[in-house]
Amino acid sequence: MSLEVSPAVERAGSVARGRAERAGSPTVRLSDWLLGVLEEDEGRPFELLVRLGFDVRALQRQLEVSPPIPAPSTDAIYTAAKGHSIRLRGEPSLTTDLVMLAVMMVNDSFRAALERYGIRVGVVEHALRSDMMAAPDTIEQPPAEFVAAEPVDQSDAARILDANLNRARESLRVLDDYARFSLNDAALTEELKRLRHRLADATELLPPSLLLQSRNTLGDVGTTISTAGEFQRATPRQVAAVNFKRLQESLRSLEEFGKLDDARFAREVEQIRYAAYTLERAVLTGSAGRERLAAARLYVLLTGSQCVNTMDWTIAEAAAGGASVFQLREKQLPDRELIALAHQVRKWTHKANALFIVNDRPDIARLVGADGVHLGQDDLSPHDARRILGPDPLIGVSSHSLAQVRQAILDSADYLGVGPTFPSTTKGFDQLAGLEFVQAAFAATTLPAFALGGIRPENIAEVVAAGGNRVAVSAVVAEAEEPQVVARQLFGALSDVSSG
Ligand SMILES: Cc1ncc(COP(=O)(O)OP(=O)(O)O)c(N)n1
Ligand SMILES: Cc1nc(C(=O)O)sc1CCOP(=O)(O)O
Ligand SMILES: [Mg+2]
Repeated sequence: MSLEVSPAVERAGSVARGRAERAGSPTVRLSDWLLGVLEEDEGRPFELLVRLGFDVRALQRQLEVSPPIPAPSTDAIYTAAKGHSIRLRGEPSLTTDLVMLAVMMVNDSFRAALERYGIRVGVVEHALRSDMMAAPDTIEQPPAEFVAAEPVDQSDAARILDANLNRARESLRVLDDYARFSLNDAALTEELKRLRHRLADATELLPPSLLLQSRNTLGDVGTTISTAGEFQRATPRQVAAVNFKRLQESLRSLEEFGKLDDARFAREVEQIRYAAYTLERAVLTGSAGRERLAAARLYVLLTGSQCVNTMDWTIAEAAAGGASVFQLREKQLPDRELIALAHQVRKWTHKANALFIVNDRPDIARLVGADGVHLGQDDLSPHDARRILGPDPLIGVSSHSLAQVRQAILDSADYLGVGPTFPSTTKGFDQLAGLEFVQAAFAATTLPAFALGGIRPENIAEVVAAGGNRVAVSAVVAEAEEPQVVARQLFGALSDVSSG
């Protein structure tokens, strides 16, 4: 059985599955589900628990370390949520707050644990019942928060909707121009187009006559008011930043005034606004990587045991040959040895005037003042790493498919690893993404991306022919008697390629 669910419910499910996967859990746990529905601070479940006076942050911390209790299948959770909906409101709808209730009630031990964490499930259930009592009848009926308290002047509300739809569309056009012409980025341009289409689809939910009748620009005093600041922008990025704010403000207004006309429109606009926040982060923070890695072409991954010479000499030589980013990739060292070595590499890379990235470990990166961290698909998420690192350090993300490229961009990665390109002696892979993926990934985005996996002076021309303009290597430099010579050959092959 497959049930149709809202985007918010879908997102909660995918957050839950992602959490389980990252934790290496064979099944999704009830805590994953609850953290999934509570992921968005402005979501209905989060707001409901806050409204009931529960400490949601404390609950989230407890859930992160709670004993694992396997969740039933996704369909079983949705069916239970629908059951609660029928029981509480007499019709089978599937919203995130009902999914939360289903998750809270499905297992006695889990419910008992929640009670110990201070969440009184009966109170949540009662609140959901009262919320819904205020909005009787069918799914078409908006719940209390979406019902206008008094009769309203429809033409006023419609004029507000019309003006804000225009503002939102205009902002999206400006942002589209920034992604297309300034960032030159196909993936971000595509995401913005998706948002434009979602807004257009949402607009269809409004009665067409409403907006047409109300268009009355001459009567809009706002068109003649401008501030000095409105005509001052220092950079294209600032233009984008201002337009993201304008987009979000107009979406917020659409959401609020949309509640007067159609609850489904208001809810969809709310989701579009969340998507706009995600894109804002991706578009604006991605530029840290674009700026700091603009000149970087050659990136070297270093493991002590792989270096035929000392690591400090290898760094100095490779840097003299053109390498400007070094990653400490130690998979076996005990933490105390790792951090001692990382402190050393920090000094050596400073001396070489190169960036220093720590593989896998944002905690170590932060403790030694590295320039960033590199994360694979099974490592901490970029979001969690950012919580450890703070706003400035770079976060690189490995990608092995276009879907992972897209997700990494939305997760605000500062740069990408793209591979494996060729068979590697450093790391074994079941599947080779190959040159085809390199070509697709470099065409999809202008975020700095480093092709890697078995790249050497003998095959780098193939990477360049596929559109690769940056590479990361390990064995070929670490095992070289003359790392400077090898680095120079690789760097030379890349230095004529445009930076993208
Ligand atoms: C620049 C760069 N790209 C990709 C990787 C691989 O990271 P990951 O998939 O996490 O694998 P490990 O290196 O951790 O084994 C990387 N390290 N650097
Ligand atoms: C660690 C690693 N990750 C890869 C990926 O494709 O994600 S390829 C790779 C190994 C890179 O080393 P070498 O240049 O010696 O093959
Ligand atoms: Mg890793």
